[in-house]
Amino acid sequence: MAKLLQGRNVTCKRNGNDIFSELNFDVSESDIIVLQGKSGSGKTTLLKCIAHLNVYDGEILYRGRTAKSQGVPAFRTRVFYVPQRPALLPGTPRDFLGAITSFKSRKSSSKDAAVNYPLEVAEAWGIDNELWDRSWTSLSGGESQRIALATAVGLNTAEVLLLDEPTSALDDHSTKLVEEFILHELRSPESALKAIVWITHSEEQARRVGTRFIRVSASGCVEEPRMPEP
Ligand SMILES: Nc1ncnc2c1ncn2[C@@H]1O[C@H](COP(=O)(O)OP(=O)(O)OP(=O)(O)O)[C@@H](O)[C@H]1O
Repeated sequence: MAKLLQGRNVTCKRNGNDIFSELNFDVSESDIIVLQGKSGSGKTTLLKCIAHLNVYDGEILYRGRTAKSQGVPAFRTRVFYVPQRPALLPGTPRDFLGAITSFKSRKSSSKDAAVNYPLEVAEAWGIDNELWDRSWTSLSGGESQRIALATAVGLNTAEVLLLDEPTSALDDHSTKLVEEFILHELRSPESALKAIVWITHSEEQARRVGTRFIRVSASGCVEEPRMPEP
């Protein structure tokens, strides 16, 4: 399978101390890589480095090229980070969607389709259209998580989704709906989506969705064998 992401000697510091150092990893087509590691080990930091939202040393390549060489906004539509707490975003979900599609629309003739599909995906997950016009801060954790995910999936621009505990605020039923939809998208030839890096603290979810398992710690990242059934 083609390599989508390659990380080489990736080191991230905060206040002079390494959060992690010299991480090496690859992400290939069809991978769903579950990132594991104890709380504070740097999983979110690593996703943000991959999305070019954090400064780091070393090299992260998408299809063999750096984010800067592809243009960071274009890179971020292809390697799309979905935060754990979208409530920290300004404005409304519709503002967020508009901002992303205004970039996409320069490349695509079909802005309406780009805007409508995320709404349809969200509706399938129980999100009424009127919620798109409320401020992020007024939405529940589960509503904002589903809207942010539906945007990422429904725009259909991302080849790699970087999901930061994407269902941590959802009940079991909504979690299964979201998981099944995302796995279906990954397998669908019509979808742009080719791989996912997924942070979860749930071993059950890791088993359901993961194809590869990487444990992050201060000293590096280690690929682990498939998780045994309980
Ligand atoms: N902006 C920041 N300034 C200072 N320290 C930070 C900042 N962001 C993250 N850190 C620190 O970096 C370390 C890694 O944080 P990160 O959020 O990446 O961990 P995590 O593995 O995702 O944790 P969790 O499983 O609890 O979500 C933590 O010690 C955290 O306090």
